[in-house]
Amino acid sequence: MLDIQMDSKKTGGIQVSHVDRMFGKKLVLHDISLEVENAEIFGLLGPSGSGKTTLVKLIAGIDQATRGTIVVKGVQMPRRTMLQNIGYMAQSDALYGELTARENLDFFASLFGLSGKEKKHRMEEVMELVNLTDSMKKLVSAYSGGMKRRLSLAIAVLHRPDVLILDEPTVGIDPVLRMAIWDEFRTMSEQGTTIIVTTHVMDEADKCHRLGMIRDGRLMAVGTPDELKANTHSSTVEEAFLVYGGAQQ
Ligand SMILES: Nc1ncnc2c1ncn2[C@@H]1O[C@H](COP(=O)(O)OP(=O)(O)OP(=O)(O)O)[C@@H](O)[C@H]1O
Repeated sequence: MLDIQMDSKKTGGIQVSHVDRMFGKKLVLHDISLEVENAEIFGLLGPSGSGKTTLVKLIAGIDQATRGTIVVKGVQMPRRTMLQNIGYMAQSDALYGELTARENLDFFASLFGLSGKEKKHRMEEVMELVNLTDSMKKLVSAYSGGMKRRLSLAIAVLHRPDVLILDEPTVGIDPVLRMAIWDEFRTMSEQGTTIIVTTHVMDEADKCHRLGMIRDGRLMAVGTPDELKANTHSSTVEEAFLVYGGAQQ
């Protein structure tokens, strides 16, 4: 274990090694091994129920593997201290409806150790990113579904985490803003942020540096979008996905 930790400290990134996750007697993830490089945008694709959320929760350290190890930036997960380094956006929004957006941001910013001018500046910056500046003072209970997603995203990036883990971040977000958000992911990646994102949206999958295709809790293939297309003689990621997802063989 020590060797793995030292190696990954050198290389950074994320190493998932022989991970199983069982719920009761049900094996939901089966022997997953995967490496995500530092500053990479890694997309996880798979049919509904294939295990994507389960896997990203393990990487974020919110849940624990039944077998195998996960190392993030040289630290074996789960580890409480890593919460500072990881931004996690869940599929369902974890927001306080009875508070305004500003109060929600303020709460999470304080939790992450931001204060004073830096906190205020960063709160404004992330709200601009998700185009919610005008709704800062609005109660979150009065937000639409898409607005809640955007606020959740703003909170996930608030503390400038080294690793960003996003579970279907752009559901309910219109195409124009989605494009702007993906531009920002690219910029963050260029600045060194490692990003793992689950998605069902194929044009988003194409924007990832590499993709992992999951089916029935097994990692069926890993590669760049072009590699996956070439390996399956497909012209689109969607076609490749259908091959690896089991709809065509
Ligand atoms: N806490 C739990 N207890 C029991 N079964 C669970 C639990 N969490 C997830 N599962 C099961 O694990 C499997 C994988 O679920 P998961 O949410 O990881 O899939 P997913 O690929 O993220 O699906 P979707 O794309 O619909 O979000 C499903 O069969 C689900 O019912």
